[in-house]
Amino acid sequence: MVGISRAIRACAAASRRGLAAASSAALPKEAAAAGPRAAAAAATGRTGRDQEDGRRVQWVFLGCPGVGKGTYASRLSRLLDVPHIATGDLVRDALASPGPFSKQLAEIVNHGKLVSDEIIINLLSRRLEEGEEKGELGFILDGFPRTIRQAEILEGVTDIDLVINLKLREEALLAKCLGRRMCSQCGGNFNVASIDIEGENGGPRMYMPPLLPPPQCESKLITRPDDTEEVVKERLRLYHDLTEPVEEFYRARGKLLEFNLPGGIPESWPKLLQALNIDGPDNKRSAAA
Ligand SMILES: Nc1ncnc2c1ncn2[C@@H]1O[C@H](COP(=O)(O)OP(=O)(O)O)[C@@H](O)[C@H]1O
Repeated sequence: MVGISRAIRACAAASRRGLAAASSAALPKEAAAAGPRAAAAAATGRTGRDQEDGRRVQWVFLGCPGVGKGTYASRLSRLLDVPHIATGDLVRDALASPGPFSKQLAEIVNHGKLVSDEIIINLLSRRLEEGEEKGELGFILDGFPRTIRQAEILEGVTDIDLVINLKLREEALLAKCLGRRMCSQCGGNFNVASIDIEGENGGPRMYMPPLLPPPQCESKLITRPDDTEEVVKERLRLYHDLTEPVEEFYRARGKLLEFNLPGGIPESWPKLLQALNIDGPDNKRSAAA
């Protein structure tokens, strides 16, 4: 883990100069041959708190806007005692600080576009650097990598153990983004959407109840400026064009664990833990939180 922040900057600079982004990002033959089963095996072996080299899990969450990456990544990070690093949050923090940089960022983010690799790598390296100083020993990344180039850079600087690809039916995604609310005081995330859709091909109905705020937050709810219908549709389009290929990047390396969300949190969380082979009384306690 030590030095990733420096390495990620160096690797990004090399890739800018047109060198192979990361020669070590070449496809390892064994992983490719092992296929998705290796990802499940990786999950099994990686949920122990500490690795041989003293580090903890280094996982990535992939999934469309609105799928719930933040929710599940933050629950898992508490359970596995590693930070949840969401590049969207890093961007929003940068947006909140006054000055020309935040104006430039707002132009991009509020139109649903991706910020440049340089900007995002700078923000991420800074966050990882702070973590290294504090002695953080692993991470769950959410929102990065979002392009093949970002995936190559990351693969070139550190070992990602597992990539969890969260999936939800397309018709639920827009409603989930439009229903997202945040408490401007405590920062809590909620969702006012109530999703109830027919089963596909005779499959079960999908019901996702709203995640309502407690009374003290009700009058302080805000909506993200990029959660309007037009902007969400653009973000979904970009996800399909630029981020979906990242799924294949990790699938080919035997690291991708696909997880179809069956419904809301109470239904999905225990099944996700099961898919990750995370079990035990401690985990059950956190799952109930
Ligand atoms: N890895 C990244 N590369 C480029 N832009 C990013 C990245 N991560 C976050 N962003 C910017 O921050 C915005 C919000 O990100 P995020 O909260 O992850 O959104 P979403 O809900 O769409 O997954 C994105 O629309 C994009 O402008």
